[in-house]
Amino acid sequence: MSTIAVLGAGKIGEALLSGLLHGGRAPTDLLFTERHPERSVELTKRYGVRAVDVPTAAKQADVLVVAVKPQDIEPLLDELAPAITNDTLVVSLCAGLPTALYDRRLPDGVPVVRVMPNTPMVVGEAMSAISAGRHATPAHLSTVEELLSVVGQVVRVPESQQDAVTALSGSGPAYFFYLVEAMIDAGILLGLPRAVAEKLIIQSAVGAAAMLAETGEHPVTLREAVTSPAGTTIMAIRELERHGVRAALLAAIEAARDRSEELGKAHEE
Ligand SMILES: NC(=O)C1=CN([C@@H]2O[C@H](COP(=O)(O)OP(=O)(O)OC[C@H]3O[C@@H](n4cnc5c(N)ncnc54)[C@H](OP(=O)(O)O)[C@@H]3O)[C@@H](O)[C@H]2O)C=CC1
Ligand SMILES: O=C(O)[C@@H]1CCC=N1
Repeated sequence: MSTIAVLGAGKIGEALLSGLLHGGRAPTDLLFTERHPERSVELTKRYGVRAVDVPTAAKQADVLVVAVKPQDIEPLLDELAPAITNDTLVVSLCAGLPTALYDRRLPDGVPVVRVMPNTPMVVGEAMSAISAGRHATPAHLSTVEELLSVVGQVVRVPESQQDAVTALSGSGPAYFFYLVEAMIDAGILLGLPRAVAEKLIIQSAVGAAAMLAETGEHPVTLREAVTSPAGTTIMAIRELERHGVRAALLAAIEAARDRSEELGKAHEE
């Protein structure tokens, strides 16, 4: 079994560690690096996984998963470059960062796969999109696919689509949480106790997601089935349209795509 090291065990790095453990990986097959010793102690206590430094991770792991913020990539690459060999596969989870950045900064031939996952990884329901860098082979892509299929679903996309993917599914869970939060507030406005409003909305979200995933019906068909003539739902839909919610979503996701592109450009030569 290969050894996987997560470089930067923050929100997504921890989600990956916990998802892999949940999926049956042994703690001894996993390593992580962190900047703050107290965070390392906390994670080792929680998961039984060993904290190491970057050179040790590069030496001992077969797969290095880069999960630092894009703004923190340069010092990490400085540490990694002298320590890594072509036998190690680099998997970058960083929004916006192109595989070409790794190709420039790491020794020639190091294989890199760019991935955009999302946080439902913690419950085995991630959506991850993967793209091969210049030196990554089909076998490397299969390795990453196998690794991530333990924590959710995986699709292959051309790297040119990764900024759009980041805006859709990378950030996507946040949009749903935002919507749920606003709908719970609406319940409060209507005078429901918070606990009741939360239960009503969260189970409605779970049910709607299950229908989308399991019936194979188009979202429009599913919405139409809820929308009775001269009923309650159409009154709500009219308000959503009047307030431009559809246009707001298009603009929001376009802004997220632009930000992903910008994060990548910040590291251009
Ligand atoms: N959160 C999400 O939903 C998703 C995030 N991503 C991507 O994953 C990456 C991480 O995001 P996220 O988990 O949210 O961010 P976090 O800030 O939560 O995690 C990054 C962690 O890495 C640590 N770190 C920074 N530099 C180093 C270093 N040189 N060595 C070791 N550890 C280091 C940070 O420490 P410190 O606290 O000091 O900064 C932090 O704990 C980003 O590039 C993001 O684009 C991708 C998909 C989804
Ligand atoms: O907000 C971000 O930049 C990261 C990338 C996708 C989700 N979270």
